Amino acid sequence: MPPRLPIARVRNFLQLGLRTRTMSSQPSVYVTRPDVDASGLELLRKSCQVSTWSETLPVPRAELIRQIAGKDALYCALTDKIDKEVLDAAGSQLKCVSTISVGYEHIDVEECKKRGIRVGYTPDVLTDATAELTVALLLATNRRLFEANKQVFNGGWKSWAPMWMCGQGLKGSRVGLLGFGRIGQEIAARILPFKPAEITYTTRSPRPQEAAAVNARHVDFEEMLRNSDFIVACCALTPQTKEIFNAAAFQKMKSNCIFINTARGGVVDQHALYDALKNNTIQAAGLDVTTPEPLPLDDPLLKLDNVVILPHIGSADIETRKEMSRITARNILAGLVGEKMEAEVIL
Ligand SMILES: O=CC(=O)O
Repeated sequence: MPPRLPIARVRNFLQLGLRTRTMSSQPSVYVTRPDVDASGLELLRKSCQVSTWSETLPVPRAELIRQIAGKDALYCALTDKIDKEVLDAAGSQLKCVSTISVGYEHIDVEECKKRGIRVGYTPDVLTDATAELTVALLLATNRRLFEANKQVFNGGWKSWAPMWMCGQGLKGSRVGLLGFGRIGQEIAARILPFKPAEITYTTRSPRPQEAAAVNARHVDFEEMLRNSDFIVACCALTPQTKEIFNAAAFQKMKSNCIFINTARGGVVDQHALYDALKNNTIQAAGLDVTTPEPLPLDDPLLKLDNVVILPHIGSADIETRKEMSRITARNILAGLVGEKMEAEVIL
């Protein structure tokens, strides 16, 4: 982990007038979520003028465009699309954008690069929480926890029955991971104690050292689709992975396959997933991410029993979210004074 930025140093730098600004015109930061953990906002308030959107729902785009004008830094979330229009509205003084997320596909990083705007994000800190949630979702899906829980309330639970609510165990199964970065590796490490027959991973280039630590084997996408009992999407959303799980991919999966997605809704063609679940082309799916988010209440996926859907809570562990708030703030403080950010997107 990169060394923490000495906050006192940044504060002194800003406050002792090493900048051309005066105290009354401290750098200005716009924060798009008022409900991020206060510890991050407090860090910013020590040396910056902080204004925040006031509601818990995402800031409307027109308001973001209005508020960002003249700001030195932006503290945003994955619900905010930071594109050319927003950057134009900000003005040339904008020095950095820092998102409270590991994913940054909502930020036009090419536009940022052109303008010399630095981009901070929050990898690493959320790896364990996201891996934990992935395993929780996998277990909830393969052991049919939500379906079973419903039976307790709706009278479906008449008696213990030998084959009722049975699911497919991880033991002896083949688990395929699309993506083998920090999160993928931690998912593999957590699955290993469930004694799968094999863990495979699909990435552009093999990562033998990391794979050896979890007994994972590199396979191509085709092999992963055809041989896995569980497929977990834990990759970034890129032009290469966009809707990689399409009708053709679901057709290749085994009929007992359980598909888990804690990456991004965009890696899946959701209509194709619906068809695959409805027609039992695959057995079940567990999704922490969908397109769109939130999923409309009349979405056909919500009518199926063989899908578990969570509202994008991968990193929603209290300590994790608190630290994400602080890292987002520290990234901004570093960006404002031209120091190395704690976690910076390489542009
Ligand atoms: O999905 C969550 C994140 O990118 O942090």
